[in-house]
Amino acid sequence: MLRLDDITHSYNGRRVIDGITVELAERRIGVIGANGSGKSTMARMLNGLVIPDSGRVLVEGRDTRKDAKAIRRRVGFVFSDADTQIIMPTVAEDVEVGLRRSGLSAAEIADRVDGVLRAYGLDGHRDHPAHLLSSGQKQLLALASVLVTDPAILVCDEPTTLLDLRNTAAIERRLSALPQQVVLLTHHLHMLAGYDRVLVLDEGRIAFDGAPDDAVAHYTELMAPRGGPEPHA
Ligand SMILES: Nc1ncnc2c1ncn2[C@@H]1O[C@H](COP(=O)(O)OP(=O)(O)OP(=O)(O)O)[C@@H](O)[C@H]1O
Repeated sequence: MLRLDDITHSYNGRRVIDGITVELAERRIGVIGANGSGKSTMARMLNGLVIPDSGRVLVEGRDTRKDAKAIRRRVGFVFSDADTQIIMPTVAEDVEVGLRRSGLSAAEIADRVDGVLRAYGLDGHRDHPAHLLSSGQKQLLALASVLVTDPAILVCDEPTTLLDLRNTAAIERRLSALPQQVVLLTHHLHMLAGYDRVLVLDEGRIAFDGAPDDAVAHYTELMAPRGGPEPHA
């Protein structure tokens, strides 16, 4: 269970999260909205990467302001650019590094790493330099490296932005098969079909909160040109 309690946040004096209160208990939650509407900032608050200027974020009852370290073990975060998340030279090392302080034995760690590499179709690449994988494989590796730590909640910030249709579908399938609660930020609106709940953010506020089709309709309406001048490219 995630709870955001009247949170606000500003960068350089500009309000980017403007009083959001919401409880997120559903298994599949989407977040959509225009570029700059505050989605990533809000998502980063869910695992304590960003602490709100005011208000509080509770994860399973724990406040990110006080318990960010414990919360980061419960909430896995997948970024849109897997390159920023891949930190070790080889594929297997990158999956394994998150378990080094887990208290598991070396044999248990090896087992888990093997299981995840197999599940994500990366077992043939275990000693491969991670940065030489294809974009889709890198995104699968980023997901695998987070999931190997067995988080209770997974937050994915536009995990398919850099991917082609086939790899987008692969990530979509992986996400839908997960037992975890998933919060997915995306501009690929079709990925939200079947989601329990979709939030539409607009200028740091929740402009709509409801079923995927209704949320997409609301977002489409928000994005419709209003007859003013077109923005410059
Ligand atoms: N670390 C930062 N320092 C300064 N400004 C920031 C920082 N992070 C985000 N911002 C600004 O805050 C606003 C909201 O950004 P955010 O990344 O949360 O939006 P978003 O809805 O995720 O956008 P996108 O769809 O483009 O990813 C933007 O104007 C952005 O430039």
